[in-house]
Amino acid sequence: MKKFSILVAGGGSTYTPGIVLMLLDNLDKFPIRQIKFYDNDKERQDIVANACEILIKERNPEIDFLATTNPEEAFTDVDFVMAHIRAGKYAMRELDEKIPLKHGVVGQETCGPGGIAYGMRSIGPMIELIDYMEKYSPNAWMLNYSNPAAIVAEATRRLRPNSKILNICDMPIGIERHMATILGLKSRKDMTIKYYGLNHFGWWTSVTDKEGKDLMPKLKEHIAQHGYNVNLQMYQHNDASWNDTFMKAKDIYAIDPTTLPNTYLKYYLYPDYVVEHSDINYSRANMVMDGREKFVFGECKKIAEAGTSEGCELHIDEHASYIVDLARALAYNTKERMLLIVENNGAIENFDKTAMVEIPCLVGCEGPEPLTVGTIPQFQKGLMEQQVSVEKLVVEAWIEGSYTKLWQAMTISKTVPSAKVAKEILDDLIEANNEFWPELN
Ligand SMILES: NC(=O)c1ccc[n+]([C@@H]2O[C@H](COP(=O)([O-])OP(=O)(O)OC[C@H]3O[C@@H](n4cnc5c(N)ncnc54)[C@H](O)[C@@H]3O)[C@@H](O)[C@H]2O)c1
Ligand SMILES: O=P(O)(O)OC[C@H]1O[C@H](O[C@H]2[C@H](O)[C@@H](O)[C@@H](O)O[C@@H]2CO)[C@H](O)[C@@H](O)[C@@H]1O
Ligand SMILES: [Mn+2]
Repeated sequence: MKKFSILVAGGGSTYTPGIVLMLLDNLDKFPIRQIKFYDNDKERQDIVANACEILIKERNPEIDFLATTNPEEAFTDVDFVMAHIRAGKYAMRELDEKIPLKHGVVGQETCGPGGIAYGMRSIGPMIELIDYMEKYSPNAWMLNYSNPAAIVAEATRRLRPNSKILNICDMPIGIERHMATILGLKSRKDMTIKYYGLNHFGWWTSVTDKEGKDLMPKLKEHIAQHGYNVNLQMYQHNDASWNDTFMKAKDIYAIDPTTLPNTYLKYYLYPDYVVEHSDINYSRANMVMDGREKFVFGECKKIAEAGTSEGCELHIDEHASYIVDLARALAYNTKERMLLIVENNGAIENFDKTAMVEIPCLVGCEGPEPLTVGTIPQFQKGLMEQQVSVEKLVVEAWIEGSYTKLWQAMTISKTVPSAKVAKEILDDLIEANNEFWPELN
């Protein structure tokens, strides 16, 4: 059986140790001969790499390991690039959140002005990663979950239309785990779902069991009262901010009780609520730096100092096994049904053919085959047309260096009240992103 060579791009990510442990736990399904890390911040990556080298040696000494900041070393002899970079790191995420909030607007990592700013920073680095992969390992696939995935996907569609990149998000997977718990099922894989939308902007239209029994009524009953809140022991989701997000799904559901919503819609449908419940002095970036980053990096340092992972509290990110499912589908032509961000191309009949939409696909060795969605209702169509215009205008602004297009993108965002406020936020973001954005004229 062929053993694969994996490159983790963004080796210094807080998600890296959990993903490495997950890969090591799935070697029977997905054999690996080499794991490499690539990052453009050596110091940050080394913290994670020094620990992961020990984790790998302890669990499977036959797997070669290398951490590097050299693109040629990193991208040569690779089958899959698992990409989770954060252009500008948490320091810039904090500004993405706090600058809009200063103007009374939603400050969020991937939604509204913050997502636009992050998108403008991410396009160049993501294209660079694709180019390295195509130069040094032209047969490899990139499995990308770097955000903002919607803008990254549109940018790669425009700038590298033939590249072997698949964009995927774990939010629907996370929500489906909650659904399975609500339904008393062992696994989200016991359900068959229909879903459509844009990334961080979509709806479930059907959830059935494997015999085809409709599970929507039971889910609706729960969600109408508790949103997606359940008693679920998940490492990532035991903080107050996530609980609030899952609870708010109750109000998102209320406006269209025919579907079940993605939690991210709260930023677009209840921006006033979100702003009222935000703290400009302590945003989500601060929580993540004080929480996940401190914990993961602290554990990594302990492992490196002790030379052993004994007693370490890092855990397998079982949830991330969707990445193995995707790699396996490509490697072994499994035709697994997965939600991916792909070009619409008629799958949603009454929607822009060129839009990057999040829909079910069958994944095999030639890539994804999107499944037909059909026509969507006016409510969803209207919202999606507005949001997809934001995403397309951001990419056009980046390509053309156009201030006007970026101002238009900001103005169209449902989270922004007027062109005046859009301009004020934009001007502040331009100053803050001086080091990362192309010059705009
Ligand atoms: N698609 C999804 O559903 C999903 C889920 C979780 C996280 N994410 C994304 O994963 C990414 C990582 O998240 P995190 O919180 O662990 O961030 P992080 O800041 O801890 O890690 C990101 C790493 O990327 C590196 N990096 C930045 N620019 C780079 C470049 N040009 N080349 C190489 N490396 C670069 C940084 O130095 C850092 O080590 C983010 O984009 C986040 O939004 C996506
Ligand atoms: O605020 P953060 O950095 O904690 O999370 C932002 C990310 O949120 C989603 O990912 C969730 C995922 O849905 C969940 O199941 C679990 O793995 O935690 C992740 C975050 O910790 C979202 O899909 C990502 O795109 C965001 O980056
Ligand atoms: Mn996501």
